[in-house]
Amino acid sequence: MSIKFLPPLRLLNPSPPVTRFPLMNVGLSINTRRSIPIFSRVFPKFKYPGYASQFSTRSFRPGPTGSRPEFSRRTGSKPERGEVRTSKSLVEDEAEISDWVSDLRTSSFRGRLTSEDESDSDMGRRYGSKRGPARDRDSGSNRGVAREGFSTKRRRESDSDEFGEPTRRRTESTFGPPRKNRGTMGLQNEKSGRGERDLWIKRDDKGVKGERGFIDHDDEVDGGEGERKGLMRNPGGLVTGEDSDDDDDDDNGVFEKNALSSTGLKKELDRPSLSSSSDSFMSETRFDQCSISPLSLKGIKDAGYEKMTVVQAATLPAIVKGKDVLAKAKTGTGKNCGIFASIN
Ligand SMILES: Nc1ncnc2c1ncn2[C@@H]1O[C@H](COP(=O)(O)OP(=O)(O)OP(=O)(O)O)[C@@H](O)[C@H]1O
Repeated sequence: MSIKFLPPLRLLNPSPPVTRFPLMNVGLSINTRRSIPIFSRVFPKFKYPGYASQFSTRSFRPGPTGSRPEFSRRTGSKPERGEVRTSKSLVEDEAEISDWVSDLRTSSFRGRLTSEDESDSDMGRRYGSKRGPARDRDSGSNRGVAREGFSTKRRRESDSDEFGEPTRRRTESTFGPPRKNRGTMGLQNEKSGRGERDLWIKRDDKGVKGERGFIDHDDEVDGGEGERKGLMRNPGGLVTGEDSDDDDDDDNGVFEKNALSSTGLKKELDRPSLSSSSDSFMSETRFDQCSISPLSLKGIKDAGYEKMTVVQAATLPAIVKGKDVLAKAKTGTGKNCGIFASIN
């Protein structure tokens, strides 16, 4: 059972099975007669006219013996009729087409990878001699060199991506240039006499690992400093300073004043027993100064509380007297405990 291949597929196949027939080696084939017009039909507007004209003007006529056909070209110096020219087998034709297709692929692939700053003359130097109609027939040997050059170029590009200049540029644009006094690392560099810039480049030359180490350390230093500053500003763990919502503080004060004045307890708010420190939410008022039941006082002492918080000191006396109180204070300042402490 014979297997039939489509003609275009056979064209692109570098080693078609028909080449096994010994008759093909002398160039006699019916397929040759068919494949050339098909090629012209498949590529009617051929990008490289040299090839199209080469194939379209090529005629196939029998040789002097009638049994050995040969190719001749109408262009160029015309051979005398009946002269035996160099015969070209189907194998060579197909090899040439296959080379051309692979060249096309290589060129298009390279076109995507090539950077824009590469000049056209460079392109011409690499590929110009192979694209024109006067392409050398034995350019197969040169093609290997061209491919070698292409792969070398790609390798160089990838190398530069990993360790070269573009990496440094990309890194700087991503993370920004090193800032002065950015962290402990920067200070150490200045002490040691080397610029921060030198350290950056040196670490970058080591690769991505060193670069990350620098960034991580820097970020860690920044975060650590921020945390330390926050703790120093607010030893009690309360949200204060820049991070605090000052509006909340003001609201609390106004609300408490209004609430206390409406209940006739404004004196409680103006007591000097309130803590002088604005950072602390503890007051100077002790629980036993308030008329709380002995049982509640015992429980409060057992819990380890001795002094009231500000909101407790402002509200407990009114609560104990049976007044309705509405208070607003920050979370964790003892509102719940104040309510329970007032229960007799
Ligand atoms: N007078 C006090 N002395 C010492 N610690 C207190 C005092 N009052 C409350 N605490 C402690 O403060 C913490 C917060 O108390 P509490 O839960 O009552 O605050 P809160 O303002 O009700 O909080 P939230 O708004 O989240 O409900 C608790 O751990 C509590 O033990």
